[in-house]
Amino acid sequence: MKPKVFIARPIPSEVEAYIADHCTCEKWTGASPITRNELLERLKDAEGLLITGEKIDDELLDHAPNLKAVSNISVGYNNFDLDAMKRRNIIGTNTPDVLNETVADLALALILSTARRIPELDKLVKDGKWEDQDDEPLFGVDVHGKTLGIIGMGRIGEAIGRRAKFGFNMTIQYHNRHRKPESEKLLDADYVSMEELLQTSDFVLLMVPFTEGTKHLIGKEQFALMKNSAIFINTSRGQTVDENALIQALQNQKILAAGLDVFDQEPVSPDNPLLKLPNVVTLPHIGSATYQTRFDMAMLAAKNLVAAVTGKQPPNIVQELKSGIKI
Ligand SMILES: NC(=O)C1=CN([C@@H]2O[C@H](COP(=O)(O)OP(=O)(O)OC[C@H]3O[C@@H](n4cnc5c(N)ncnc54)[C@H](O)[C@@H]3O)[C@@H](O)[C@H]2O)C=CC1
Ligand SMILES: O=C(O)C(=O)CO
Repeated sequence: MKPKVFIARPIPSEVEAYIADHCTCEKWTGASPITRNELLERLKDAEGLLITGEKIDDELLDHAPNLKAVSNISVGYNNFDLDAMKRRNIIGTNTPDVLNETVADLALALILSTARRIPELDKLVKDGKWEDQDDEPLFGVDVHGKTLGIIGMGRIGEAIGRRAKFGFNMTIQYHNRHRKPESEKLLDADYVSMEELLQTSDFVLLMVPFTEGTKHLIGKEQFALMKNSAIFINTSRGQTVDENALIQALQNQKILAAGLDVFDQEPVSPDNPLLKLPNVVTLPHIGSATYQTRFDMAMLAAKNLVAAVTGKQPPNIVQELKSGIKI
């Protein structure tokens, strides 16, 4: 008998066909994303679950007595309650690497958009307000030759560093949990303390995972250390930044601008003050969202899922759940 799996997110038909070759599939077909309650109701028989960021905790696992594996279609897995999953020997997987270059492209887009004020000026032209391009109020700041400080020199951080170094001749410095000699060599990058990075970078870019250790990693104290001309970019998770402190820093011109792909609450509330500030460029958590990369992520997540529920070693079990899992 094929193992039963529940697919909670829309995935390409080719990916679904791959899963169906190995498993009996049920899937969410609603027009809007599955709600928590609807998800809990669908898990009674499921041995495997394919999701993107839905919370996996004791309550959900109580509704899923046969569950063996949860496959995230994302590299971040801050939605996993790792202790709850460990206690029940649930295999948890993610989709590293296949999205590195795509997310890095978007980070560069945010750097360029904030520095050269692309959305603001696009609006000005479309509103018929283009009078004189030599008008100083339209000027931006340079990206090339400036210093980029990357907090979180992981897979994606390094891909961003490559673009900045070799495309824009930027000086790269970074702060990370551990030194990365191979990134230092590749990017001619300096490993610096968090304090030094904040004080000396023209662009401060956050690319850490969201964990207990990175909650509000950047707050009032950290914005106070940044240059008044600094541009802050967050492509990690919204919760790594104290959003109120960010709003204050922007409103008080403590920093120049911010480019944000992620927010504390997503979708962001239309009342969030960040959306009213002209020096903030916002995106709807879209870093990995190209057709090709989302396909590759879904296929990798499917391979993880199928392997886990058919007793094979999935390629991408998340680090914290690797030990103790019996395949
Ligand atoms: N905006 C978007 O659409 C996307 C966001 N992400 C986010 O980016 C994160 C990073 O992804 P990867 O580069 O694949 O992960 P990774 O694990 O390769 O890199 C993360 C790096 O952060 C470092 N780090 C962890 N805690 C730190 C701390 N307190 N201070 C300094 N450095 C610290 C780690 O040592 C590691 O080198 C994901 O966990 C996810 O949350 C990932 C993909 C798309
Ligand atoms: O993969 C992730 O962690 C994302 O945020 C979306 O791709």
